[in-house]
Amino acid sequence: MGILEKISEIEKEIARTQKNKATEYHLGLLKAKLAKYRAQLLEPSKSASSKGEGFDVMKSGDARVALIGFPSVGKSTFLSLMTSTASEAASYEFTTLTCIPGVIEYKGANIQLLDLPGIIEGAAQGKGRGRQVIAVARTADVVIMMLDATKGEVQRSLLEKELESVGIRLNKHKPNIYFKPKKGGGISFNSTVTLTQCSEKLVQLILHEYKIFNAEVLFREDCSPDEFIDVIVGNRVYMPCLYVYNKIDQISMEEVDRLARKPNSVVISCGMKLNLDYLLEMLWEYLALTCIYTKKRGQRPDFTDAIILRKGASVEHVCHRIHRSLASQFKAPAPSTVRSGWA
Ligand SMILES: Nc1nc2c(ncn2[C@@H]2O[C@H](COP(=O)(O)OP(=O)(O)OP(=O)(O)O)[C@@H](O)[C@H]2O)c(=O)[nH]1
Ligand SMILES: [K+]
Ligand SMILES: [Mg+2]
Repeated sequence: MGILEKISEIEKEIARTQKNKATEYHLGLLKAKLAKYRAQLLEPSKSASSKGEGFDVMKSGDARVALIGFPSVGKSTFLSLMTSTASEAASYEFTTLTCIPGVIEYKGANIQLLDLPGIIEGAAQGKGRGRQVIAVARTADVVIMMLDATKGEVQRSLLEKELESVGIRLNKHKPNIYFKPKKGGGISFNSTVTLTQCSEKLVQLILHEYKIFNAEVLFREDCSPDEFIDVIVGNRVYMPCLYVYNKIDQISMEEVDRLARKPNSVVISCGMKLNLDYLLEMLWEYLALTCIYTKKRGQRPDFTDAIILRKGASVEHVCHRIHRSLASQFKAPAPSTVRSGWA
């Protein structure tokens, strides 16, 4: 039996045990066991088998959004509000121990929303269930970083650091650097723009550090050394992130105003259902999904049934959504990207 099942068994037993003098010790023992198992769950995983417990949720729908945040900021309350899934919410920390998926239906799209355990400082090194949570975050199309508006900004920078340390880049695009390791010929370095943060010498030093002595490098953008390193190392995920400040019912209007003006930020109250529509609008924008409506010749498009695709999707992608064999029946190769108002 896995730890999660044990926890659920104990919780069930506690629920069906009547509270009285005679059951006092039994209940106490159950609660102690429960605490022990919860603590075990929050320990860094040593064996590979416990690594993904409860976290292997299938990707479904048109896009995936992961809820990342400290314990008790209101992630589960949010999931229960926005989807038909109920996720247990409570005032104690680490209420949520697994990944709980729900679906937001918006503009004809099904957006998978993932409620996750709270993460804390040191998460990337495996503290708490941090590593599993971050692994799930990497698979998302957008991260919602949920923050408690009553707490300071330190939570935000701590979480950013944790995600940064595992190669997740928030609200940044992939550096526009062409990099190709070669078999010989040394390092050829070029740039199409004036570089203020990197030089040929620095680029060479960095490459040598990575034991790369032959490569072609072309900077098409004034990138920093860190960005260049990201390109060499690869395996980075560039992900849009919405900072959502919850519990604004607990702070002053001035403070709400200050937080709302921050870049990539939305202020909400799950408790009082404030500003949730606006959050959905923002989320939609960050997901950058495209709705494509098909129509029969001479008829109006069916606006109730959209094909939902990522920004930058090709006509071929659209064809595949309609039927597997459609694209191969085209006489000429399809244009590479979908232009708005075209398909
Ligand atoms: N005042 C106020 N309380 C809220 C709001 N949203 C959630 N809460 C409360 O905050 C507490 C924690 O909520 P949860 O949804 O369990 O938080 P969580 O982030 O899922 O917590 P963990 O699963 O433990 O990481 C609960 O007592 C909620 O009722 C809000 O907008 N305002
Ligand atoms: K909680
Ligand atoms: Mg929760």
